[in-house]
Amino acid sequence: MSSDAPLLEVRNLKKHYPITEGVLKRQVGNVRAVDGISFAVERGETVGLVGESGCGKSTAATSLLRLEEPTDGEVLFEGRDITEYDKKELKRFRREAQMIFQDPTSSFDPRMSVGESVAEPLTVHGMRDRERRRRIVKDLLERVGLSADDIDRYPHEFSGGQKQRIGLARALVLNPKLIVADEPVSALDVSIQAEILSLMKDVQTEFGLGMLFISHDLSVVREICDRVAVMYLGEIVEFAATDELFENPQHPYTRALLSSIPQPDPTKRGSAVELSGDVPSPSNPPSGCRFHTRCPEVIPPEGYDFEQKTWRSVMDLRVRLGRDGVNAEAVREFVASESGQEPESVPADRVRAEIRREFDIPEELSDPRAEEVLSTALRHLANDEQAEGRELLAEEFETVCESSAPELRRTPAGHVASCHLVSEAESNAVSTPSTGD
Ligand SMILES: Nc1ncnc2c1ncn2[C@@H]1O[C@H](COP(=O)(O)OP(=O)(O)OP(=O)(O)O)[C@@H](O)[C@H]1O
Repeated sequence: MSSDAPLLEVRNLKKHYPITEGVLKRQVGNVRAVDGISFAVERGETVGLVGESGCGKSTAATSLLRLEEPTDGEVLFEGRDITEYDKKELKRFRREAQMIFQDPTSSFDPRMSVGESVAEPLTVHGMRDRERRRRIVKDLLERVGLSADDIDRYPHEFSGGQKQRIGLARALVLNPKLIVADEPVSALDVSIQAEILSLMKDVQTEFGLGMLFISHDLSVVREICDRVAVMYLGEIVEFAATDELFENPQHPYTRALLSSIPQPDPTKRGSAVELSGDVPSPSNPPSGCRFHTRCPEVIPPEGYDFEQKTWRSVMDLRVRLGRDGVNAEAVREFVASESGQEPESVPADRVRAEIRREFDIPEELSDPRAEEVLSTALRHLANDEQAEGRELLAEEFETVCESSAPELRRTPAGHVASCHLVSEAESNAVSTPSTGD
């Protein structure tokens, strides 16, 4: 064990779930829930892991605690790889690294008193002296803002916020070095959230804990984290000191997440960046930069002059063609029903115009060469020649964002992010982002 080593260091961690088919459970693919993430948590530090639902945060937490076996990568705890721990070492690790879950209600056995629940880990780890267990629990209940007299009460007698306090007491009872908190305040009222966050901060300082704090909510993360890793579709796309991330976000995904935080001060309100579509499936992530199918700043193809918003709209059409396709017949029927015509008598140019309208593409692109490509592709689509239209657009309008995956790079702002816009500014790839800022 090295005392210089970070408390926790995650290197290229992957967790893939097999997708199986049929009675023989033949494996037909993988859900790449976590797909090569690296970061570190120092002693006494809180690192946030943020991203939309489904981007792999919870899987990262359970894999790095070895609650489920990682597919690949290393997790070093005080310099030693936990994936190589034997039974005894794993038991010690289970004491030193604790997890707090989102739903305080389901994390307690309703038949056990608070004292029994909080003391359970002590019992499991061999503390036989009942009186000593009760003393420890009473002390902890007071430290988390409850009363020592609460020890013999039952979970249903407490509010959500109080239950999360009890959850915290239980996580602390074995004197851990690391806490992994998965959305610990998301189920609570906003007014209670602030209290619990402040308690977690106090406890963390008092106990000198390292903490991995998982949340989809950037405003919560801002309250408590020293550094923040932003996750998208199984990957970390930006990692920075919290202030730095909020003041100088480098990745378009981070910027989009930040713009959607409600801003109480009207003078500071910007317009929320709208992301197109849903998070794609991690079983078949997009090529290149995984965010390119939704990125508002996706780089236009070389040789054409696009206005950014229009380019995004054209990309939305391309994404749709790649996934579900565009059903020209349905468009024709829609136009017919709107105009009171028979579908057969709807002219092809109306179908093309409707496709443009649906994707918010202008009637005519300002670059005549780009317009020529697009109108040819739309002609194919209106004639039900999907593949031709899709391929023409893919060939002519290829963006670097889909053809090549950006590496995590140190940005001019000093932290790391993976975006072609950033790598153009500075070509300084970092091999491991674990030092973050
Ligand atoms: N046991 C499993 N088998 C197959 N796929 C899984 C399994 N667990 C999670 N996934 C998938 O892995 C991806 C990541 O899920 P995960 O729960 O880690 O995301 P998350 O960011 O924590 O989201 P949320 O906040 O909604 O929990 C999702 O697409 C999810 O459906």
